[in-house]
Amino acid sequence: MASADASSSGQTPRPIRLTILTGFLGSGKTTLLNRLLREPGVTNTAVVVNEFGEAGIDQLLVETASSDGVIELSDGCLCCSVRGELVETLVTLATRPRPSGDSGLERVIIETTGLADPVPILASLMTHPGLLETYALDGVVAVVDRLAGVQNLAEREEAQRQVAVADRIVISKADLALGTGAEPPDAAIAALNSRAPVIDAGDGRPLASRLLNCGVYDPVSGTADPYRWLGLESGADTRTSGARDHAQGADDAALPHHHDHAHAHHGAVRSFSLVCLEPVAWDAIDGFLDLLRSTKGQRILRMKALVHTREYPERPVVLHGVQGYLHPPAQLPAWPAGARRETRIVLIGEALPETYVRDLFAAFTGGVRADAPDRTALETNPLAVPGHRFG
Ligand SMILES: Nc1nc2c(ncn2[C@@H]2O[C@H](COP(=O)(O)OP(=O)(O)OP(=O)(O)O)[C@@H](O)[C@H]2O)c(=O)[nH]1
Repeated sequence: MASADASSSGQTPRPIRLTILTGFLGSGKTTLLNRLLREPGVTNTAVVVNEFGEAGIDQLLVETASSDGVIELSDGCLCCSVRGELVETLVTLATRPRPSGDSGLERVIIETTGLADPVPILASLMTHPGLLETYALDGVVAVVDRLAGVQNLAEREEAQRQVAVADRIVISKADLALGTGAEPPDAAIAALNSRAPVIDAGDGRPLASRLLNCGVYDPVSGTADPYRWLGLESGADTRTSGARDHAQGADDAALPHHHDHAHAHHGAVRSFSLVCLEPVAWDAIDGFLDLLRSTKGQRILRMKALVHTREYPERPVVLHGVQGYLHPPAQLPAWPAGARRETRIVLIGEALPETYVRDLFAAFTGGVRADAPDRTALETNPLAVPGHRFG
């Protein structure tokens, strides 16, 4: 998709922002979408809906007043049978003639089915050459039902993945939970995703400013905020609330320039971050990502990174990946004011072996392994030649 660099330089047309709206069955996606479309400022927006089962209902439920039209995909699920149709629809939307004087399509919101896995959808959007030129992923918004969320997140893998990869999480139906004593889904959400801001849809405040423009480049302010995009407090202290790695103290002590901050897990879905405080050779990052993707690519639900390279220390590199796919790297013009210059890779994975990933990262970036004596560390190094033993 179009790089932050290109979009800020004015050399290429502004990319169309893509928002994926997901959430388990009946969680309140269409209701939220209608509220968003009614808010001022949400203009030049097309909506793509996808429903599993009886076709046509969501299309009728979405109000078209302020949107650029609602397009309904065929019966079937976006994450499997109608992915190709989604790509074709997006290409058509971007190229269709516009009335003269029209300022152009600015945004497309895709509402997924309640059972959709957002990861293959992201992968499709990230790898199609036609889309890469015209669209930029703005973010994934996941709706969680205040009443049914705890059970859905405990029992349904799709619900877990939707929350795990989200950039923003919205709690719906808080009004229905009042006085019921129903357990709030906060802890289940934090265990899956401690980085995404959690927004109460019923707090009466406008939603658009909180749910849209959560990509690395903010077209409204004209600035890049990679820390907000990574789901971290801006620059200074990047630790987040929510679940934290119980072994963090030990890691920090043993690895003087490799720190581990936020860490959350929920069954097989977990997230953790890799940090390197020294500038890193681009080849080292490239090699690390290549090997990680080829060995564990299918287990990576989402990866976001800000890289402090030796080659361009003044210009951070932004990386975004899904499964084994990596979005073309984009370079920011400069580090945001007050930012700590470091490499930070946020990984959300499913059955992704954290120790292996950490060891691989340390092997490429020159870090020391925390938990193994030197000889064992060498022999079990993920880069070691299979079968080779040191004499
Ligand atoms: N009271 C209340 N009802 C809500 C809220 N959000 C959604 N609903 C209701 O919940 C039901 C399902 O909402 P939808 O917006 O259709 O949910 P959805 O996620 O689009 O549903 P599917 O597309 O079938 O997965 C509807 O009857 C809504 O009116 C809320 O915050 N409060």
